[in-house]
Amino acid sequence: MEFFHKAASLSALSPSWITHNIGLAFVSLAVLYAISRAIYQSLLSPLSAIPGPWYAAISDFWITTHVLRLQQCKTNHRLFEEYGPVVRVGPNKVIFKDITSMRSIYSVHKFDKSKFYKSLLTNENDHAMTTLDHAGHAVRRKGYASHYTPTNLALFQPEVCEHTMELITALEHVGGKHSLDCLALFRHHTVDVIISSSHGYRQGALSKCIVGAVDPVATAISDFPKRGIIRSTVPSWVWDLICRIPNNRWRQICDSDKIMGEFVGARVYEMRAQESMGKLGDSEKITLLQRLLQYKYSPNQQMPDHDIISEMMGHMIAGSDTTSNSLSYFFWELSRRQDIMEKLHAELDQAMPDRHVVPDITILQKLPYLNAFIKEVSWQGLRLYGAAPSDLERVVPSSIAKNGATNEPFDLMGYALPPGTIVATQSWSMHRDSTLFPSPDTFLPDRWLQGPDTVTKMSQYLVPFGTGSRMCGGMNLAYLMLRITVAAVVRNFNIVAPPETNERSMEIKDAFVIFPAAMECKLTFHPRNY
Ligand code: HEM
Repeated sequence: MEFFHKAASLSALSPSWITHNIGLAFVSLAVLYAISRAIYQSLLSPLSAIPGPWYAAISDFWITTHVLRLQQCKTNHRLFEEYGPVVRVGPNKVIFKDITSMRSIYSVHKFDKSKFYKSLLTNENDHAMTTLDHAGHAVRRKGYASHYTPTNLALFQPEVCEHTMELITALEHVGGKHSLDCLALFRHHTVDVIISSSHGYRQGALSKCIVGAVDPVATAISDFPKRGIIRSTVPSWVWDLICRIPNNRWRQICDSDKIMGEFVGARVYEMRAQESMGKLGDSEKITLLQRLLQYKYSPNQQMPDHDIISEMMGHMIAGSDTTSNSLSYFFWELSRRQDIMEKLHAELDQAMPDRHVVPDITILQKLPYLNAFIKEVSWQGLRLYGAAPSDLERVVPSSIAKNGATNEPFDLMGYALPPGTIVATQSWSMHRDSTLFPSPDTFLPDRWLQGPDTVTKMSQYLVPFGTGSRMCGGMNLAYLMLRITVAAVVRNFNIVAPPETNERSMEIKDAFVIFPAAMECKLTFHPRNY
């Protein structure tokens, strides 16, 4: 009998029995861990008092699905409507919609950025936008900031006008015979403007686009954010696998960083060569690239070429699709609003007697209706179509107390947030606050022609270019391009949307930068009868 018992227990300890039970133990432990983590996150974590959906509190999975569905802004906006101005959207992430907290986080305490921005590294290296810490960023910003002052940009106004007239000529050539995809058209236009003002180089992207040819740099610039979003949401081994998919279009997206890096690298090399031959001269009009070549991090440390290349790439990416996608939405909105187009025509016919000569920017800045239009959709506004309306993530630091105390929680509208918490606001929701902007989803330039008190109040909520020390570095160049392009195109054309461009095709999707659901915006530009 005893013999049979021993035999039975030995067979129970067979290798398959052991493997099976170890597996079971691991699974049970993992389930136990997940349950205790979920209980901790939803009931015991310092963030558990903050309103929000329970499933968002226990895992980042839910919000990530909305990021991947390109609907982060709308999802956050719905959460604000349901839960109020502070919402927990992840185990460690809180979003808010409040002007005082916004100032405190972005302008007063200048919190460092979150790791999300590392998905936008260029040339596998930092540039101003991706430098997380405040001190490191200040050094980067000092190098480029003077390029974008209004006085310096005024020197580049002739280039902006010249490229804009090239656009007008191309549209005249088509003569309204068929529609054109504005996303592509304006992207190539802004790429030309940015490259000529920052590198002093004629890329000719628009002329390639007009004849249906591909401009590899413009394509790479537009692919880069797609690359960034995939990179930031999948583990690095998945990214490595994705990059091996044998499909040309995929490879283009994966290689977008390399293509831009090679382009900028070649410009750096050329300019260094010209510099060494003394061919650069000492004109007061110097490009961004020249400025960075002369920039020193400290009296003994020149800005290295590697950093210059990344910085230049960062500006090309930050400035192109943002400006061109906003322009596409502006013109689509105009195509639906003949009343607005007529008011603009009347104003511009007077201000721009020669339809092929753009007046000086100082004159354009003074045109009341053009500016109300731009405010509703662009400049301080870019209210409805601000190109980067998503979360601008920051991290609660270990110390904000003046007495140097560390690990103090940060008070966000009555909620104590421990150091390390990710906090963010999104201009999408600030711009659609119905208490300030009645009928928030209606495009209404006239709201900006109300009394000064109302306009000042509305302006405080408008943050399409971000706010504080990390605010958009190229904002003045963006205005310049927006004002000149809108003035020149509207002065010369009536804009009409074909049936395929409609509410559905133009539904806003967001991948940090907004774009239409159809990934195109076809419009017809009919030359005006004179
Ligand atoms: C309509 C057009 C534009 C919009 C809506 C826009 C929006 C923004 C926003 C919201 C940020 C802040 C990101 C953050 O805090 O995380 C930003 C940063 C930046 N933008 Fe723009 N941008 C536009 C055009 C441009 C242009 C034309 C350029 C230059 C060619 C540019 C260069 C930059 C740079 C360099 C930064 C990083 C600033 C820093 O951290 O020092 N942007 N932009």
